[in-house]
Amino acid sequence: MKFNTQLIHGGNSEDPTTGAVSTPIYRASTFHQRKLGGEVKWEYGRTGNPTRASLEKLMAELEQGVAGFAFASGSAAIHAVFSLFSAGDHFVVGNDVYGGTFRLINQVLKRFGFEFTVVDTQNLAAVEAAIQPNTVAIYFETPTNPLLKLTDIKAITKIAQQHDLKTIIDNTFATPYNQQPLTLGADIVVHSATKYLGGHSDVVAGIAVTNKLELAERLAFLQNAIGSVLGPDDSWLLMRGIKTLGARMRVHHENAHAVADFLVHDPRVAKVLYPGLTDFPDHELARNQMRDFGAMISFELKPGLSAKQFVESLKLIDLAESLGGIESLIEFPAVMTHGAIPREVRLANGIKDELIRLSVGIEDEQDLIADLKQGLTQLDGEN
Ligand SMILES: Cc1ncc(COP(=O)(O)O)c(C=O)c1O
Ligand SMILES: N[C@@H](CCSC[C@H](N)C(=O)O)C(=O)O
Repeated sequence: MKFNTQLIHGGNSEDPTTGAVSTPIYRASTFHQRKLGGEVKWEYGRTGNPTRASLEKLMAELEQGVAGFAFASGSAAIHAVFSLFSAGDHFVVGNDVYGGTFRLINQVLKRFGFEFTVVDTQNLAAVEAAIQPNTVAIYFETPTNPLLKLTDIKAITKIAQQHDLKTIIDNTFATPYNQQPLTLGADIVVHSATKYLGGHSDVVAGIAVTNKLELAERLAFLQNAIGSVLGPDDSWLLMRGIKTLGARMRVHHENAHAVADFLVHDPRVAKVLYPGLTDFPDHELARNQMRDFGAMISFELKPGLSAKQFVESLKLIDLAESLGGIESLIEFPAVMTHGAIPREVRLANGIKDELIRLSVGIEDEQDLIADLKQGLTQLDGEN
């Protein structure tokens, strides 16, 4: 089955009990056990729920893994994945990860004895050099949030395999529509499903998928033991969103190409980061590794122009944290999504104070460009 068909007919596309073509929402915290100690498929809502299981099966198929796990948020999924490991284990982590992941690593996991070396995963020699005798995994995003940097997944998984390490990839920005890291050698994929998978800015959710049975068994145990599971209503919302992922991504991409092209040609814009631009440093890698270039664009205005005034002047595009929804959102990583990263670390990693990040939605591209244009025009005469 092709990916776009799988989005709609994958998982349990039909309810086995009633034949309903939309998976029902099983709002049940517990299930009747007919016999004491007998085999039961469903016992307790945290351990397993038929609606959540349907979503998990679908996500495993879409990422080409053996099992999927749905969590209460992307951060909960990432936390559960790190819980596979133990105090004293060392991780090589990409230097441009979501601010909340950076916070989880530095302010939570380190307190439990986990060790981290943060490197630019585009630099394969630096990744090799960071590996220590106690290294257990390499963790990164591609494309990254918010600088849209790409890492060569095959090259990293080759290094990981040579050193017997796991590769864990946050596939939130690409989605399985654009890339399936497990097919390129990764062991675990995580998602903030709050973003493109949900697609409508109405659900907070996380997903982890693995292609290794042994990891799947341990993740199932951890999901139940830690308990940060996704509820049945949100599982249903996510499945509903996923059905249109392909259709949405095609419009997201079309709009993003047009918006990036507009920004590149505006005299008030200093720099545009978008993997679809032919002069973007990772353009060739994006061409080879991804189906399309995604719909996230980061950019900087010319010195002297107020990025704050610009984002506040937009009328259609909302100033808000998050991305991947049908509506376009704009934000300042330094004070919003990546505010948890200390300023000196953030600047060293290339996230300037006035960097602007735009999540291009699926509105009419002419309206989006008109809004950006009116915001930029208001800056004329300001410097
Ligand atoms: C790339 C990435 N990974 C993980 C997360 C965490 O996801 P959530 O907000 O669903 O916890 C986010 C955003 O929050 C993100 O942008
Ligand atoms: N204030 C939140 C930050 C949410 S960021 C959401 C998303 N990952 C994005 O990049 O837009 C927090 O502190 O967790």
